[in-house]
Amino acid sequence: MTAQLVVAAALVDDLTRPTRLLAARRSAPPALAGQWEFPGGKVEPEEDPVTALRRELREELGVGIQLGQQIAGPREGRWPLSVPGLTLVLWWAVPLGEPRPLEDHDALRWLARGQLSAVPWLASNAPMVEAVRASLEP
Ligand SMILES: Nc1nc2c([nH]c(=O)n2[C@H]2C[C@H](O)[C@@H](COP(=O)(O)OP(=O)(O)OP(=O)(O)O)O2)c(=O)[nH]1
Repeated sequence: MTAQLVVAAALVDDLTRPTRLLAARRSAPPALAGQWEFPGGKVEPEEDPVTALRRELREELGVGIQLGQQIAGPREGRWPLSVPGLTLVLWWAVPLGEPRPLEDHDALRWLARGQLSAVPWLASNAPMVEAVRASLEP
């Protein structure tokens, strides 16, 4: 079985000297509601991953993005998720405009490096959050 791809963005204030990360609180499904994640979603069949990322962020947050580098995960650059068959590709990005929780989220928070553990992230996100922490400036 080919792993289905989830694309997501570590949205920050600046690609060169990032100091804050945008965390988004899921509103659904019930098993995931209340937990925090990087905004994004599943790539649709035949869709290019970057196109999917831009589409998801437009739908969920109402913003376009300045796209940065990928944040490489441990499995051929991807991040394993707890759901079997799903892997995630994560990019740095800066939102063009102020993100709003339009769809799939009921809260957004900009977190400084020292605040990254202040929200309950989805369990699979711990290593991704650590990778972001290593690059955020104090
Ligand atoms: N977007 C996102 N999904 C994550 C993260 N961490 C994590 O485990 N996931 C999981 C949660 C879901 O099982 C899956 C993403 O599915 P989704 O429900 O966001 O996808 P979608 O918006 O395209 O919605 P759908 O097609 O399933 O209705 O990946 C993360 O940081 N961001």
